[in-house]
Amino acid sequence: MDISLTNSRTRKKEPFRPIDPENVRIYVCGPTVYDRAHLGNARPAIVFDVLFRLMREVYGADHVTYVRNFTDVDDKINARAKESGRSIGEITAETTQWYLDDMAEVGVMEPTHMPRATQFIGQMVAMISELIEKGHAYEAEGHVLFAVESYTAYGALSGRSVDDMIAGARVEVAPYKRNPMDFVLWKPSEPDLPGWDSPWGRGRPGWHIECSAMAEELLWKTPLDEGRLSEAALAHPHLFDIHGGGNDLTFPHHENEIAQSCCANGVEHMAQTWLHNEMLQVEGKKMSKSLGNFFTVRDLLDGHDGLPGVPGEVIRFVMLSTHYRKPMDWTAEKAREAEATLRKWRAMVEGVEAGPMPEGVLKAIADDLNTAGAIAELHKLAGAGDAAALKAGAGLLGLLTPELGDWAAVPVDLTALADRLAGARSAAMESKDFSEVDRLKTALLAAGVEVRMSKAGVELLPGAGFDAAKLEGLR
Ligand SMILES: Nc1ncnc2c1ncn2[C@@H]1O[C@H](COP(=O)(O)OP(=O)(O)OP(=O)(O)O)[C@@H](O)[C@H]1O
Ligand SMILES: [Zn+2]
Repeated sequence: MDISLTNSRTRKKEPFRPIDPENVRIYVCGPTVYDRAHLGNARPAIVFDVLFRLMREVYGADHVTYVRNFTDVDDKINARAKESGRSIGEITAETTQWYLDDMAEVGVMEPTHMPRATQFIGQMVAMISELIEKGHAYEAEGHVLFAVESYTAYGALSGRSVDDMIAGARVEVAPYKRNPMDFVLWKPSEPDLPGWDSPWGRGRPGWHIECSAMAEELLWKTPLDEGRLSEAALAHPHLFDIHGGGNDLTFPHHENEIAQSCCANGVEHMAQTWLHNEMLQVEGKKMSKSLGNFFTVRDLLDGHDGLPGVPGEVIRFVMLSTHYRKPMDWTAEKAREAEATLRKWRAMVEGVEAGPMPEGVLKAIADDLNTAGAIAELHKLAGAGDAAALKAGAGLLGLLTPELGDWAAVPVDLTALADRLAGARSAAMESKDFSEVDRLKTALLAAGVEVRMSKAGVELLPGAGFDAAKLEGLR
């Protein structure tokens, strides 16, 4: 199966050729753990989960290494601890678990490795030392800074020159910086803040070096030590295959990751392919904590502000209905449609064994993760009544899986109700009194059941907003 991906580094859709098909290596920037994930944060988690599933399908489940980190040392975390009076460790542990629980509920598989930055400080210090030795970084007033002028390719990913950046960005001007674009690799830590001993005194890492160090350790050094890097991989000018994240991270975060990783390792590129998801928006603006225009995944799952909860599978379906490179909005209407579709599909595949992977679905996902196209294929399969193919194809999107299943189980016997309605209709044909038929229909519709009456019989399908409790009176 040919996979093609839109590589933000080359700005082209390209055929994807793994460096080593025996071990496809992927890194995605994970969350900074100081607060509940908002719905926007779930987008990269879900999108790259589909990428992970695709790679496992094509190259084999044991031939993909997927790393998604937790940033558990960061100024935002320190600030949260200070204002809440709680310890940093308590906050990061709690938030990390929340994230894992929330993502599991929207069907995100656990990556192969989920490194926490604080466990890789040694690797960060080593990498910074290497950058200093090679003339790409310098120490000034207890800080270590990356010298952007030492790396001619700086800015290539986002397509800007250092001069443009200085003109366009609000950069932190500090007297100890040689160039205003130079960024922090290490900074001194106050006694009441987390800090580690280093050649530059007690301090803590900058955010960008965290990802470079974790990616290098888990996708390059460890496999190298364990003899798991092929000749081809060793000779390759890239450290690993795919680096992903939201497009809000392209500059400066990813630009800085590239500078650090390429200069420390003397390679041409950090990752062969860079993938960036577009933003989940609210009225045209990025959903973000700083703008305050967000709702959390947990609120959505559990219900909030008087709104009922939305099943995780519905959230996932809505998310995958839009291509990852397009901005998208969350709307209640999309959720209603997704819920109705999933209920129908769940009823169809109940007790059915998944068949072979349907070509159309796999092709769509392999075509730059065209998840919307894959969903269109699933609609075709459902329309044709091919439940086995529907189940297999949906599985590649992480839909109709057993883990996500409970919500759609229908706790009342709709078949019995359908029989009752059919009986009432026959009786009404004779008596010309349709009041019982109307009463049943009204109650069913009010409970979110779709009623289909034809000559052939009566069919009842749980629709969007189906609420079994409302059928209480009919039992
Ligand atoms: N609105 C959004 N839509 C899609 N992805 C997003 C959105 N906001 C953040 N992300 C992505 O979520 C992941 C986790 O990022 P992180 O925890 O740093 O969130 P954040 O950027 O601090 O959130 P915020 O911007 O709300 O402060 C990153 O890959 C980031 O690109
Ligand atoms: Zn990162």
